[in-house]
Amino acid sequence: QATRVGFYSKTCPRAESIVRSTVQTHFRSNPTVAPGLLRMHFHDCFVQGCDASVLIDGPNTEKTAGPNLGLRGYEVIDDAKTQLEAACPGVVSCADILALAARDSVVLTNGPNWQVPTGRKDGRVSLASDATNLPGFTDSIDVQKQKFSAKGLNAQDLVTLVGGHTIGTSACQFFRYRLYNFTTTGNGADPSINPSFLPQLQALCPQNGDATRRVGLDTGSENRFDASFFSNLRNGRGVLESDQKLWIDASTKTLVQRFLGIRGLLGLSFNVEFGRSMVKMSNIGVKSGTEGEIRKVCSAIN
Ligand code: HEM
Ligand SMILES: [Ca+2]
Ligand SMILES: [Ca+2]
Repeated sequence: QATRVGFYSKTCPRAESIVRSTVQTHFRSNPTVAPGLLRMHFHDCFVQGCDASVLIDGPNTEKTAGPNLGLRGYEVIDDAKTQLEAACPGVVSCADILALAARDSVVLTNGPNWQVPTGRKDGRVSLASDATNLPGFTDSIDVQKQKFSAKGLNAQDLVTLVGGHTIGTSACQFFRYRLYNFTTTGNGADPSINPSFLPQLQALCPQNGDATRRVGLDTGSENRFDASFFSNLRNGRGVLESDQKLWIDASTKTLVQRFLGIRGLLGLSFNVEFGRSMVKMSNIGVKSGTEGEIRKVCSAIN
């Protein structure tokens, strides 16, 4: 493996604490950066590996691809990079800053802490067309599993990592189709939505209302990193179609149940597994040595 814990302990001993305090400062004035940075790291790792390709500015870069239009927190990475270049010029990669910031974001929302192996290089390629690797919110469980397995992640990693939806929000545009005219029978809504939850979601996202309005992915606990997301799935209160399907498909349902500590099943600790699966995800396609570079500015290749 190309990465290791403490990669900067000699070359830039303050690297991790600089990232942490930068994320903290931004989080205090704008808590939405926490889910933003967690999601950004995921979107980075699934396209060209964890190499900060998602941060590159320009026409037809990953940033411009549909699934990445809602990403937030770029300013946090830029801020940390500026401070790191002052402290240790040319040493800390943008890919590592993003991996560390994702972990720090989970800690700030009361989630688990874990050691992040570092030593990633930054990539030189960023193409909008590569973003098709990313899972979509209408994907079946089979397709979700395939997309994760193509990155070396199994079904347990899938359920665990999608549990990242325990924090953050979605725009109405990504789930409103489930609330109206989804079926031609019944009340027209996706039948997997709990009937008592449906009017709640409809009130938040009226049929002809603002498609960019944001709604918590983990109703009642969108600012806290906890296992509540999984109880919401059990109760038919998943917001995204792809999330609710984790409870419909038998293979992933068992994993959700294990996170919920259902009697008779081997329990899984969401906190412990999340750290483990994040380390796996953050090692996807890591570039080392001459394969990449240490960018001077995170939004542009050198
Ligand atoms: C099947 C896989 C996944 C699908 C289909 C999916 C889809 C989505 C969608 C549609 C949104 C709303 C985006 C918006 O409104 O701009 C979202 C938000 C989010 N996703 Fe995922 N996601 C998946 C997996 C993951 C994973 C693995 C993580 C992290 C480990 C993650 C973390 C997040 C976070 C934190 C948010 C909230 C972002 C914010 O509030 O700014 N997602 N996801
Ligand atoms: Ca990448
Ligand atoms: Ca939560």
